[in-house]
Amino acid sequence: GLPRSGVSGRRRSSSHVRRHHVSPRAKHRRGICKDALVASRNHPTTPRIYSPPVLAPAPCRRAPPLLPRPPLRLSDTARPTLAPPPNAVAVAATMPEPDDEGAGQQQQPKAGPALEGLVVGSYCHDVLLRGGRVVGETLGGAAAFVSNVLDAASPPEASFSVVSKVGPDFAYASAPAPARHPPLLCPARPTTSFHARFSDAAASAHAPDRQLRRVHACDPIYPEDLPDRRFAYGLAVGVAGEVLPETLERMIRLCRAVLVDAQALIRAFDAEGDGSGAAVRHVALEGTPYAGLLQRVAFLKASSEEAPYVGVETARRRCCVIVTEGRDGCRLYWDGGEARVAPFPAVQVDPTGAGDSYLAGFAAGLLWGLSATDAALLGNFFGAAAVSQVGVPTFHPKMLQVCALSRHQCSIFLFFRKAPGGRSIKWDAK
Ligand SMILES: Nc1ncnc2c1ncn2[C@@H]1O[C@H](COP(=O)(O)OP(=O)(O)OP(=O)(O)O)[C@@H](O)[C@H]1O
Ligand SMILES: O[C@H]1[C@H](O)[C@@H](O)[C@H](O)[C@@H](O)[C@H]1O
Repeated sequence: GLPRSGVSGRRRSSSHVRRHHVSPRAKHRRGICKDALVASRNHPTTPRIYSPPVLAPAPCRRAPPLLPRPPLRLSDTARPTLAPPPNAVAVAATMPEPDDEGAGQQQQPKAGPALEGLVVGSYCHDVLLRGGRVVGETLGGAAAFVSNVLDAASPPEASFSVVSKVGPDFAYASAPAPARHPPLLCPARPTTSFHARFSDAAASAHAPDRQLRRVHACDPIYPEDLPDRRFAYGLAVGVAGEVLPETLERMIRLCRAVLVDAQALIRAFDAEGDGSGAAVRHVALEGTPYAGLLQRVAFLKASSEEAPYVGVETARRRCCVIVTEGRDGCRLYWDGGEARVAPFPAVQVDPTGAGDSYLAGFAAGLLWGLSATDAALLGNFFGAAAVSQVGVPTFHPKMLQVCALSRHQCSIFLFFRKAPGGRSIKWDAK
């Protein structure tokens, strides 16, 4: 098998890989239902379409875990980073850091729980408008969508902390995500809020289907707002420029692997004139202070609309770049290769939060020890789930049951059974 990558800090032993290369008949005899995973390990390094695996019969009770426990260790000496290529194993190479030389003099942050994640980005208020009329008001902010998916799909032992800021007007404190992961309160600022104006014309797969305006902005998130301990992984998921460059840098120092949503880096907000808020536009990543941090980031996710501003060809030499393509799924680009990962079909009712949910599904996949391309499939699954509902999606209890069913990695593959060969996702299609 080819090496793989994940939010994991060690190379899989060849004996582990060999263990999975048993003949289909032998697997059947042993009641091991992991054909899909075995097949997915053999990704060629050339670009190709990666389709949802067709699964063998349901796992039997005696089936051993598909993978060993996610091999994440927060090393106190070396700080492992992820090797970007989706088929490459996570390497334990130490990334040189500007202040590593002075590490002896500085007090190092303490390690947190082994699989703990750090999500940084503010919750917000989303107002959806069509034809000038308000058609929905919902909780928004990538942190809300991300928490929702991580709560549902991370391994049970993988907790996470959310650093988010809201004002006293925050209307969704009792919604599941903020209730479980409370934001910091900024008494003197309003909650960040966006107006999303949808056009009545049917949007093409890649054309922007909404015009976003930022109506209010809460305080930025400063480095000192982050907890002073080490994390297994971090998700930088700002929506209104609240993840400052120095905050992202602090995340990189605290977290073994950082996944970044490009929208946190490249959004600019035009001066507010008529009180209708600031139009959201994009700037080239290369011209921002974030560009210099890219080579210390593991994965950078951009939508196809954002991709030209990210500069995929340059960025892929520094980290693994994921470009989400709406109903067409996504592509992964790394230095020397790329892969397309097929989508799950969905009936789109609200595109908001698709990218956020995708990224969280992807991160959850890595936490389960999946390769990046397999994790991307899980990302596609949650992206499709997000567009099928208005606002932060509620997952069908059956799906949550699937999540809770088992503490081993087989459960991830049960998700894929819901859309083998491209059938509808039953639990959320309207
Ligand atoms: N109509 C759709 N059908 C199926 N899957 C979809 C659809 N739209 C989005 N997805 C899934 O969600 C992922 C992210 O979607 P998209 O590329 O639209 O992100 P985005 O533009 O960042 O979304 P948003 O800004 O609305 O959160 C896609 O890669 C895909 O997996
Ligand atoms: O709630 C949404 C969501 O988080 C989107 O990803 C983001 O693009 C919007 O700015 C925000 O209002």
